[in-house]
Amino acid sequence: MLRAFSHTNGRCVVHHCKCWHHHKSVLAIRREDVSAWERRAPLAPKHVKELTQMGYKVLVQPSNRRAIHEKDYVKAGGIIQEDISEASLIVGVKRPPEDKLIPKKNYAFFSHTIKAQEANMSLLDEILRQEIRLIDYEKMVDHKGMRVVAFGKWAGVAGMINILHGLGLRFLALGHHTPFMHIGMAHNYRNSSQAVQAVRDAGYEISLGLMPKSVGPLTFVFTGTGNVSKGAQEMFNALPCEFVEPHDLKEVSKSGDLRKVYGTVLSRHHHLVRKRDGMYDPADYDKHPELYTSRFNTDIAPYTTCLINGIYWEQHTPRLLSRQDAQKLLVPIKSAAIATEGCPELPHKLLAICDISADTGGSIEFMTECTTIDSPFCMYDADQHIIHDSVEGSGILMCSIDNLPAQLPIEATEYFGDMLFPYIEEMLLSEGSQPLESQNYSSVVRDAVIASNGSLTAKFEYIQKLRETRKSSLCQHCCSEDLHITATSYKEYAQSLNMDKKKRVLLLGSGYVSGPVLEYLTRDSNIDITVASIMKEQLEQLTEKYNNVTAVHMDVIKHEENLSSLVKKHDLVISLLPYSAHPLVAKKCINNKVNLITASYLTPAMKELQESVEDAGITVISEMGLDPGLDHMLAMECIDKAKEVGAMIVSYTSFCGGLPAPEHSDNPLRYKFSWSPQGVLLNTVQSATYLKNGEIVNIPAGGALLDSVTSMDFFPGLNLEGFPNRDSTKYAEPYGIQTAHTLLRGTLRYKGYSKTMGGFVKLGLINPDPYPLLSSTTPPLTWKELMCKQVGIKLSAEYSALKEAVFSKLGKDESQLEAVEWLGLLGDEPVPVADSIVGALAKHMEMKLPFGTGERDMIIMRNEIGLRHPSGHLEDKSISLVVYGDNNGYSAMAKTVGYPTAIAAKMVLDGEINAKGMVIPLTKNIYGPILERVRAEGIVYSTHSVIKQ
Ligand SMILES: NC(=O)c1ccc[n+]([C@@H]2O[C@H](COP(=O)([O-])OP(=O)(O)OC[C@H]3O[C@@H](n4cnc5c(N)ncnc54)[C@H](O)[C@@H]3O)[C@@H](O)[C@H]2O)c1
Ligand SMILES: N[C@@H](CCCCN[C@@H](CCC(=O)O)C(=O)O)C(=O)O
Repeated sequence: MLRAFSHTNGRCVVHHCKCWHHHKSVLAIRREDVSAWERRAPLAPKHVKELTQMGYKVLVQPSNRRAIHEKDYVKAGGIIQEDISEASLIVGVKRPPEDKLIPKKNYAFFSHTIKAQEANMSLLDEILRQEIRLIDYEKMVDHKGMRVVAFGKWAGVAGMINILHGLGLRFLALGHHTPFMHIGMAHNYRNSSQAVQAVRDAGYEISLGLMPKSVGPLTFVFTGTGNVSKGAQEMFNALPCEFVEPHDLKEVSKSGDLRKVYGTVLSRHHHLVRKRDGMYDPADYDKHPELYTSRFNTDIAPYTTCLINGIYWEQHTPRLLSRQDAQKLLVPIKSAAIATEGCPELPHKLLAICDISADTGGSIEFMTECTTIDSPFCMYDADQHIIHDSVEGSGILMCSIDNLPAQLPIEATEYFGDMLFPYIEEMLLSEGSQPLESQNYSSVVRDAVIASNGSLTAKFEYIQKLRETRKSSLCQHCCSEDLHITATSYKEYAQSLNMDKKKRVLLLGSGYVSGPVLEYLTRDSNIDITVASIMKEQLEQLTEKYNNVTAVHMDVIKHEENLSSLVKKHDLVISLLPYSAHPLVAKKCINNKVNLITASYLTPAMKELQESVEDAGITVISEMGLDPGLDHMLAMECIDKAKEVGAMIVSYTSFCGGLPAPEHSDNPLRYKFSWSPQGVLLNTVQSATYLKNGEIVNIPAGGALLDSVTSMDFFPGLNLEGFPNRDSTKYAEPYGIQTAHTLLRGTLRYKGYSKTMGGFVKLGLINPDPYPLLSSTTPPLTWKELMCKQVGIKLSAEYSALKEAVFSKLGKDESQLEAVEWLGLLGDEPVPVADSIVGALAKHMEMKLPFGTGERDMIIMRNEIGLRHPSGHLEDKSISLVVYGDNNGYSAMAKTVGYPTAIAAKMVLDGEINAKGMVIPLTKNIYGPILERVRAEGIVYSTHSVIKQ
């Protein structure tokens, strides 16, 4: 057989001659036999005619269901014949039943196998067993990745007709006869021209002013700019419509002309904004859709009567509407219209949604089930969060049919066939039984071959892996063959499928730094989160803002059994409890083989569990916050790079402080709490060890480190001091910097903090020992009484006597006494109930040192790394991280702790981090992606370098 191919625009054109065709070049159009509504065919008579004129034999399986009559195919030269076994290519719209497959043939149809959809896996098995070559229309894409064959436009056309019909019914249920009552369902029309006529007639009545005045102006919003949206707009154009810009929607929805309807086409830039700065950057959005949110709920939906949704939703892209949005939108509107009992107002503005995209749980979060051609409408009652099968009652009318083009089968067939036809001949000329490599396919067809010669093609081998790993929990999104959309690469597809699996995360603690963790993880709707905390109000305030979050009010220490059963139900635990609670949590994770992440130091109590963690085969990540956390990651990035060029690390210092922004450092401590107050206080009495110019320096516990405070002048504009933080030397080995003569990690404060804190230490207030007198069962003490006890005088002592005794205990330090008085520690306020004195002081100070409304915090981190290059040159590298809290948003501390924690959690869930055992973030595979992703959250650092002789 002689063939000459040329390629234009990626398409393969076959130059043919009747006499060249092999006798096997027979095409068969099979009968659609899976769905009762499937009246389409992949090719229309006009395509058959061209093929037969080219000398090919075209068989058409008889079908009374097919909308285009058999005699039209016969007229085009087709042969109506049941037996299609002589065909080399068999085409259909949807899948054939397994028992009708014929071995070693070429088949083309929408297979719905590429997500390893369970319902079609036995078909795929049969295809492989029978060595069939399967070409899937959904995977036929051009060089830009756009699908080349799809029914999109007809989904839009049919969807628009249906929703106009639905609006007629809904208006009627609300007490209004409208011209929409004369529009039927799309499949009631012979073709779209007939439907256009009906829509025009309704439009004519609208233009005569026959819409009830009390319903006010009607607005239709079209999302998406593809063929779906265009098809819907085409039908909408048959109404007396005026298209307005999105920003005019509010105005026309209130005072528009009742003799027309208004339309708005919404593109991404109209409603997507970056969470960080409210901007829209298309290139950035393509890379990081998760950083964006949609303003549709606030800027558009309140002024929309009917939404026609034609956007394809993917994981991580912002939703248009959530359940909470729907709740807010279903509130009565106050319109200018005069309403009476017989002429009521609408219950709310947003009446109907036609979700043509039909992505269940997608951009319209509460569209959880598609409707059908038989039962096209349902009502979503946001308050009750239920869907009911009627057009009556309260809620939003929803129409989300996923096989819309089947309602207009004749035009859909012609449209689809026009797109498919250019590829038919190359498919037809190939031999299903020959090796795939020997076939002369264009890239469009070759890349759409899912199976051939008994195996999955390389690009689709992932389907088998998916089947093995995700057998039961696949996300079975609705079919998307009717939309002109493309999945990204196969790898990404497989990855996204892995992400589709519902994951369950248990977050323990709802304190200062938990917010961004929830914010980040809830961007992925496939993550369900349980938050458990002992503080009810704090827990409720935190969780009410997010979707897919369940709050559990409990004491996890007192109710170990409950903790255990909670842990068991989750795939990952994030503990943001006080660090003393982590070992208990870790034990529960070990017993239940559940991974764990904390932002806390890998303490000896945690390290003790190393072996059990390894035996359990789980991942326990510690030190995944700011300090510890980002400090390690920034250090390791620099150290690894230095080592790559052969440099040696000669010194390392890292100082970090969570502080009030300078303008809010307005108290004797120059400090306000942005993380666990008790943790802050206890850090002042820790021991510390560090290496300075080759010498180990040990500072004992009990407050001595406050005396070793030094001035910090790397940011001379800030009045900073620093003191050592815990044992710095233990990082020499894990950092791989045993060569360093100086190794010091420290804490930053504004000058004056250490001195003032030193006073509390002297008074024995930073004492974590149990103190039963402060329990809830004993009579409350006042601060004055407690201080009398601390300085060893009678509880009934005069204020002046107490003050004198305290002054003396403070070594006559006036500034320390002033701070004690300022905090009211000599007064009659009750001491909060607590387990220890430091616990009570933490609670008290938390009340006295809050961030006021509009006040913000600040993070300063400065890493300095001295290097010696192989040339002998010394280099001083510095890395500076300065982050401010958002006014009335997340604090800098919450962001810099919560985001690394959340990103790591996501990486564990997605299998991106799979190291087992006790892990801290020192390796490139962990710090690389995390640093990149925190930058995208606005946590940006700068580096500086000075080369010395
Ligand atoms: N690595 C870092 O840079 C970094 C920074 C800040 C905080 N942290 C650590 O992160 C963790 C969280 O910090 P935070 O500032 O949000 O602390 P926080 O004190 O504000 O919050 C602790 C939370 O734990 C809850 N909780 C305490 N005891 C409980 C119990 N028995 N049962 C149930 N819930 C209980 C509290 O209700 C609270 O919601 C702490 O361990 C802290 O030390 C690390
Ligand atoms: N050192 C800085 C930043 C501290 C961030 C909190 N880190 C905690 C971690 C405690 C833990 O949970 O293990 C700390 O105590 O340093 C400052 O004090 O301002």
